[in-house]
Amino acid sequence: MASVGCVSFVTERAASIWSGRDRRPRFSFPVYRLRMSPGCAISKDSIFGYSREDCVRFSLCSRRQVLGSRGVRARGEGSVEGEDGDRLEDAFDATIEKSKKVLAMQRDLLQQNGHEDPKVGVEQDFDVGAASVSVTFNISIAERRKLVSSIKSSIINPEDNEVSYKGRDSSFPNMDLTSTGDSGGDEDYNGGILSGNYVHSNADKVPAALSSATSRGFGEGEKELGKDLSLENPSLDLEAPKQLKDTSPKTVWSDPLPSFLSKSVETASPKEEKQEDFRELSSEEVNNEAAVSMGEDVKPPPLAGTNVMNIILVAAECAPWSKTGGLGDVAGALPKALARRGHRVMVVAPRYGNYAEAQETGVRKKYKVDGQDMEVTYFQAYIDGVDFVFIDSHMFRHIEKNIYGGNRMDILKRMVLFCKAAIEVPWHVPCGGVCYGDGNLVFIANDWHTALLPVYLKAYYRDNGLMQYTRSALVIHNIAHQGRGPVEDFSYTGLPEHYLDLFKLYDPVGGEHFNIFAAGLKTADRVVTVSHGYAWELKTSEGGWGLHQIINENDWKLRGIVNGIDVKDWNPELDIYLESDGYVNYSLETLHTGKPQCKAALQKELGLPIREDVPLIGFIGRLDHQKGVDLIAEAVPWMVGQDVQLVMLGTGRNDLEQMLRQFESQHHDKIRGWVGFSVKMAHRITAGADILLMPSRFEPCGLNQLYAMNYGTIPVVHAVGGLRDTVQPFDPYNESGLGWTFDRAEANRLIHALGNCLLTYRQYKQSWEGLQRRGMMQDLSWDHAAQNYEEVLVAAKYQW
Ligand SMILES: Nc1ncnc2c1ncn2[C@@H]1O[C@H](COP(=O)(O)OP(=O)(O)O[C@H]2O[C@H](CO)[C@@H](O)[C@H](O)[C@H]2O)[C@@H](O)[C@H]1O
Repeated sequence: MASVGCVSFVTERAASIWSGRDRRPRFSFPVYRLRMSPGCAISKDSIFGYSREDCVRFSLCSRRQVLGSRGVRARGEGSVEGEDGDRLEDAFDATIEKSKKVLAMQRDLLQQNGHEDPKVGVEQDFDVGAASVSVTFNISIAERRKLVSSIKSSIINPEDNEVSYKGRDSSFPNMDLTSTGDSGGDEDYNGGILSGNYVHSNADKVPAALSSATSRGFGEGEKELGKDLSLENPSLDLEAPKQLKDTSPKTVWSDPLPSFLSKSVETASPKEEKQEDFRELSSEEVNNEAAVSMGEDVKPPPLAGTNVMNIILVAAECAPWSKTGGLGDVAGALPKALARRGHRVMVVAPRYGNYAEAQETGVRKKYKVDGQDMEVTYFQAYIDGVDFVFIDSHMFRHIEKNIYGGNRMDILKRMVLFCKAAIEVPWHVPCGGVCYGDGNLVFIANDWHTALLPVYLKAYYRDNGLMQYTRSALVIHNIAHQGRGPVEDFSYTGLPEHYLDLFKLYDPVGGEHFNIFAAGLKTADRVVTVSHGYAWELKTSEGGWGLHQIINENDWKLRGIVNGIDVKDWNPELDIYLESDGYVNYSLETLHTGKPQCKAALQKELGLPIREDVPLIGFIGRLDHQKGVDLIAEAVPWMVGQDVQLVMLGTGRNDLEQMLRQFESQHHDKIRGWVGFSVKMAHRITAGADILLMPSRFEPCGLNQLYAMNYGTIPVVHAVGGLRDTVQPFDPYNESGLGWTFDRAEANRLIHALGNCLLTYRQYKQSWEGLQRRGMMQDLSWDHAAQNYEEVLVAAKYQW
């Protein structure tokens, strides 16, 4: 009888396949490793409470995820459900039967070799794609070879794949969404679909985390996998020793364990743990393995752990290429933070102009919009760990200055095309040579412009058995814009009639109408908005702008996550717009000298009197009702009676633009109204001003107050939405807080708050500096928000 409880090492980690000149991750997945020490070999009964059959079954399942997709790719076919699913199940069962026979043979061998007093301890890694099971057999080398080859042949039986996937009809249902590509990318999406289905059909047998292992298209990926395993990269399995080498005996065991194993590990006796720990770290064998695995491709485990997934953020604008406001900033920065957590991340945006960084991929597709075939091409760039894919069409070209311009129909058609083309990017557009595929994939759609994406995901794909493992989250940056129109607009979506109800909304003012945001909110798997305060406001009749009822009904899937900021772009220490014209980079340490220098440079650039003692007040933003510019206008007569300077930067409503110009001409010694969209001036005002005004009537999050605080500029804000969440009011008694807030969007409240702020600026220098420092010392980066997004995406992933 073989001894039980001979576990030497169990770990869970995530791995990435790295390859290519750019050393980028082609795909990521969790890896499990079970190792059994010599002497105890394989128990007759169980490994960690799991039968040996189960262990091999885990391996086989994972293996099949890879093999299955290879089989599919070879045929350009895909399987969805029903008959093919049954065949696949049959094939799987046959494989399990075979493995049982192998196990029986192995049991015989073990008995023959007198394993109670082993002479030979041979370790065998069952390296099976995402899972690696390492087992020590106390048998002769020849017998072992026979055994291993027998097991391997049972796993890699091409016939199984044949049985599983042959005779499959085209996986693409007959939809109006025609895709007539010429890139040869079709195999990739088939692979992705199949892999997902296979995982699902065995979900009760495969540990949940393992089931997320194959998360990509398998076209070139399969080749990459082979290449990486055998030549260029250390194998998946060989990554583990790197961890071992870097890890103290204690930390080996503090590694997070796969949930399905933790119970069993707890039952292992401390003595055994200690003994096996020591063995792991001291053995020559491990050192050798570690040496092999110390290649440059070995990366530390991702922060996301086993939650690593493929994430595609889809937005109508993305900074720095296109930006009209905060959405562009978020689309440019959040994905990088998600990528830093170890996810494979892509941003999809329209290609409004010629972007130097992005290369044409050669992929062409056609999608129907209003009955016409529209051709799109895809451009791609890989920057800061993120794939940026730009969709090119004559509909998007050269409107970067007017992204949301044109009549209602024009905008609607653009967004229909954009969403249709974006949703298939993971099938067709290889990034670093490998498509993302549709397994383990979550889309993040943003605002009404891309709220059609969750709807298409449901209507075109999931309701037709496609993209079964793809999920979507919809982020509300601003509920005031909803993509509304008459009910007839529904025809432009190209959706079957029975989806119309998703879009229909009754409004006391407009009556029954077509509402894209409404449909997106209903169909998305999760809904996020950009602050806690706004999440609450959205559920009220005042804050929900007619969608509050739908939001209340879907409260269970709504979460508020406060935006972060790009701490590379918006950092006074690194800001490229502070490198010239008398401006200077500064930090917390050089605040005393750097900020006054920026203020002087700003005053000079604006042609205002250069005075250090005068408080310089700034405003940056869209000139519209939301931003409360009219409240500032009401307060201007009071302001000009003070010894202050005011600079306002913005574009928007004609009357408000005109008002800015008028203020400047009337109070030329004190006020500047800069009408236009200038990122450079936005940075310079943020650095040079002492105070930033944000009297927004509503503000889902607001980024300018976050930028301001990071630059030691004090915000004065209407306590609403994200402004209330992020600007803690100054408390002079406790010397705490970050700025001034007022609780109603009224000019006199603004004046009151600003008056207190000016008083502190003039008379309480120390308090002022305290406010500046506290603001600058906050961690405003995206990292925390990205972790919260990850939680939301994981919840979406496991939702059925
Ligand atoms: N004239 C100009 N020139 C140069 N730059 C200008 C500019 N006008 C505005 N900007 C820039 O545009 C961005 C505006 O972002 P905000 O978050 O303040 O508001 P916005 O309403 O666009 O975003 C919406 O989405 C974001 C992101 O979720 C939410 O924070 C916000 O509350 C919500 O209304 C900032 O980067 C700002 O500097």
